[in-house]
Amino acid sequence: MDNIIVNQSTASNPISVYVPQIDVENSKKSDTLRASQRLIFIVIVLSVFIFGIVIIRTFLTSSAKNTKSSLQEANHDYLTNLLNRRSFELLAQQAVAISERYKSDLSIVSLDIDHFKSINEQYGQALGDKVIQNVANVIQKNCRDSDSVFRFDGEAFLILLPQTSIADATKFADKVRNKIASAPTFSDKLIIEITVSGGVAQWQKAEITLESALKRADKGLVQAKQQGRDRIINIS
Ligand SMILES: Nc1nc2c(ncn2[C@@H]2O[C@H](COP(=O)(O)OP(=O)(O)OP(=O)(O)O)[C@@H](O)[C@H]2O)c(=O)[nH]1
Repeated sequence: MDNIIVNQSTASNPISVYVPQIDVENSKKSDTLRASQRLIFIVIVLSVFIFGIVIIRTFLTSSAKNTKSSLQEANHDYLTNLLNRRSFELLAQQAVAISERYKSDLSIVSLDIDHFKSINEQYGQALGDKVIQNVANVIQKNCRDSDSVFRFDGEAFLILLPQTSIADATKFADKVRNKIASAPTFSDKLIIEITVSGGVAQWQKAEITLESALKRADKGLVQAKQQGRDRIINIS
């Protein structure tokens, strides 16, 4: 509110009434100034808020990615990206429990690349690795989504086949063997043809774990190697 000030005059000083002028111009200016200050404040607060959200989101996304990639590393083989031994121990036990619960079949295939040592010696470790990766791809491509393929280390692979009898698992293993034989590894001018041998076994209802079935599959694999390689042998 503007005040009106009245000054009492003396003789030499006529009465003068001083009414301060309401500085409409200035008042308007300061209103505009305050409005723009408020606007700037709101813009700053909003920017800080949005920036904060972006930072938190980035942090959460990157930590989710890190968790995902460490889980991937913990459960997969670095060379082929197949499941590793740790995954096998978890999934084998689970597969046995499911087969027991639903009274369903469960088979296991053990595959091994033939004469792999000489491939390494002849062409070098890097090309040996490429052969392993090629075999892993062929196996993976020929499996069902419900099957699990593992590589622990070396040139051997395990395949877990739920709801599959030993007869069907043997047919499957033989199909994979054929596919591998007709999928050489190419490198520059080299064409490396490879074969695999395999053993097949079925989990039996009285067995608490998959260990005995795994031993039978390995026994089949050893027999396949002894009988000349490039073949599949099942052990009941
Ligand atoms: N390049 C490469 N070689 C590997 C890897 N792991 C194991 N090896 C090699 O694989 C070879 C396996 O040789 P062996 O066990 O004698 O078997 P093989 O030569 O395939 O002979 P058979 O199985 O009897 O047909 C060894 O030379 C290992 O060093 C790997 O990750 N990469």
